[in-house]
Amino acid sequence: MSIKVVNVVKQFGEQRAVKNISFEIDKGEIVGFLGRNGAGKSTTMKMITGNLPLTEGQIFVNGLDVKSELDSIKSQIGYLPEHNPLYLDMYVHEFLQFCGKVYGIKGQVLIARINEIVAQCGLLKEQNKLIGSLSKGYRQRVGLAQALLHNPSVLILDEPTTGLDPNQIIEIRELIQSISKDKTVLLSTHIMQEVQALCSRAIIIKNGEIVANETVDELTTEEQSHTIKIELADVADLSSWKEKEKILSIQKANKLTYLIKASEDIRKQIFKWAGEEGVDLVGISLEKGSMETVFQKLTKD
Ligand SMILES: Nc1ncnc2c1ncn2[C@@H]1O[C@H](COP(=O)(O)OP(=O)(O)OP(=O)(O)O)[C@@H](O)[C@H]1O
Repeated sequence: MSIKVVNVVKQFGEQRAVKNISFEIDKGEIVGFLGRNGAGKSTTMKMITGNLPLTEGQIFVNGLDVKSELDSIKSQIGYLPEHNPLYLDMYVHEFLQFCGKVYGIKGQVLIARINEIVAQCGLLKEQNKLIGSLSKGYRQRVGLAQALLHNPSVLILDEPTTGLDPNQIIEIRELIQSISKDKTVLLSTHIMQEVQALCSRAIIIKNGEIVANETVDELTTEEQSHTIKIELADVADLSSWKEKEKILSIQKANKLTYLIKASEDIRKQIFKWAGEEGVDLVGISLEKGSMETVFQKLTKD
């Protein structure tokens, strides 16, 4: 288990921002951390990285307790905080040297590592520029480079693509995908497509409580688990099927495709009815919902 969060609470004065949450993330997983503004994502991420003390509970990273073994943990975690705080008056190379020293990497080893990470993060042309002169997308690459410099096994990325243009979003997403191989990643985002593109699982937090912790497939299938798409080889009249048990509605998507809403998964019965009535079925599948709908449903007040 790379990350284990056990009954964690965070209290800010009167406000209980994180309320007794627990979850685990296995080695090699990329997990999306979702929730509306103020739900508690950044607070949880700060506690995992040891940047904020826990009020109650325990967090383990690679089996080490954040409360008592923070120094060892810091070398195993790469963290890209929200708003990516960078020294704008430093040059990219200079900043990465500074970060490397903080991690205790020095001399030729550090230079070799910076060269490697600069190439990996697509910063070759920008490495001698001032950070303040870089576009937002390139600043994000610098943020990722500092998070990766010490080759951590766990990455905590707080809204890594927020504020980027659509092309930059795709570039950063591809970069995350390529750097995440063999790493455990917890990534917060408000972009649902990102979760579908990058994450195997999503943890959804609402008002400091976990309301879902499932694979993206499970979440989206459940959402519309009773909408069945059928494709026919020939035109057929299915209007009488509206009267069949468990069918709620039938919608014609095009000449040969229908969407059947039912009170449960009735694919087996549909096969049977098609056989009995000579309807030539060439395709049948459960429709998936979108992560947007799932998110709205799970986080609305
Ligand atoms: N240092 C702090 N002092 C007091 N309250 C805080 C502090 N940090 C966060 N909070 C509060 O805790 C709650 C959760 O904040 P958090 O930043 O974790 O939300 P979030 O899910 O990351 O939101 P966003 O998507 O807007 O970044 C908010 O109500 C916030 O105001």
